[in-house]
Amino acid sequence: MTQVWTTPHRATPVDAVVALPGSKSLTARALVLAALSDGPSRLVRPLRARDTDLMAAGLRAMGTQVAEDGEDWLVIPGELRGPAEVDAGLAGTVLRFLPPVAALATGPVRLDGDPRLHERPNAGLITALRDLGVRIDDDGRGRAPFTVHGTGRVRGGPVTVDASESSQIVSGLLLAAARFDEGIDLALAGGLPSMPHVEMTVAALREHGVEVTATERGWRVSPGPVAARDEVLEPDLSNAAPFLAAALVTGGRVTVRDWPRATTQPGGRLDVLLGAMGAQVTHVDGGLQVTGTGVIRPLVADLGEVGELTPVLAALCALAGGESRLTGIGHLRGHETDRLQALDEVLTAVGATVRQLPDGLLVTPGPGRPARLDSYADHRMVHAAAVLGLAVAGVEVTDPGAVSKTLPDFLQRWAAMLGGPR
Ligand SMILES: O=C(O)C1=C[C@@H](OP(=O)(O)O)[C@@H](O)[C@H](O)C1
Ligand SMILES: C=C(OP(=O)(O)O)C(=O)O
Repeated sequence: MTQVWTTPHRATPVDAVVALPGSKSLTARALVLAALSDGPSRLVRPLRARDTDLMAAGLRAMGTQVAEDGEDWLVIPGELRGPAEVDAGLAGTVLRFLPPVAALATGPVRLDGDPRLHERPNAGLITALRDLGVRIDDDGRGRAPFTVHGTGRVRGGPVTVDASESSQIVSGLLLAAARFDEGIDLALAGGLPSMPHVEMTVAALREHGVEVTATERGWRVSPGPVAARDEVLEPDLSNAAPFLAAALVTGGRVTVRDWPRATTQPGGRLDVLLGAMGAQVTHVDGGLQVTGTGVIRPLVADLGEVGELTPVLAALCALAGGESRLTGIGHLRGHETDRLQALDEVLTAVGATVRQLPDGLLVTPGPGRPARLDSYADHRMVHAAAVLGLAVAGVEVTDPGAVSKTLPDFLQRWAAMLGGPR
């Protein structure tokens, strides 16, 4: 892929219909549950991107068959075993979902990944697994690389978990818990970001016949079989964000096809969020249509439940008609990059004024100016730069290949949207 991407500038309204591949988060859960289930299953329209390919590879390394059948994945569970090496790349889902699976394997499973993965917070997961009876060798900070010494079974039972830095710690424990001897009775020690993603996990478990109950302080998963099931994956609604944002920025119209009627994906909140920023939003026959009105209103919102939408929304804030205040997103400092710092640098470079809060950002738009931006190895920072570039001429991004994490052909899709019907 090109080393520096000059993002397309667009003075006229966009008019496009966009179809997007499967959800990263739903595909990750479907793969893990298929590997833990009692029979083979077919995943239809899974996301094929770096994060989900690494999840499949990690499961294969531990004895699961994940085969391609056209665009589908066929998953045949096998006896989970080490020794194995898991490359988590930069994927939080692999980092937090596979250690509990590795604990059910016989033999050591070592997990490592990109340099930035070593910085991503994970102590809550390692501590919880140890409290559940699992032996793990780590760097003393609970971060990658580490080795899970699985014995083929996990005692499970009551455990108190610090998931204040990532909801994926809860999701990872819940996903594997039906296979623990005593299941799990998980109590949260503190706050929890990204609640819709935990609801997604609970829904996925129930669809697989697993008994999950909400308790006063968390969730209880009963021990028992995980029923195999075929699944058609929803499109990735977080990856819809930059495309829908293009309608606001250009005063145009973008429809994302196959928008689910009901969803646990945080991107399902884009109708309300983009509506609050001045778009007309309509659920049309099988899709979500966003029409820009020529006005972008500033946003004052707690994004703690939908953190992964922040980069694109913050880019819109830099183009809005006043100061925006985005809060509840301190945990974004542990994402692919420190996203609050990265957004501060990027939005400032294109002319906005940004103030970092401990848990968020204040963004005041300014006269746009050209800038060469970094991708920070973060797919969503490339999406944000693309949105800025529509309005500000001369926006470039180095290393745009970071988009491979969840949407490898983002640049082509972006060009196709801009070249779409007028
Ligand atoms: O469970 C998941 O699939 C995810 C949960 C969230 O993680 P955090 O709670 O760490 O933000 C989200 O940001 C990430 O992109 C995907
Ligand atoms: C935070 C994200 O990814 P990860 O699953 O690696 O945490 C993201 O995709 O915005």
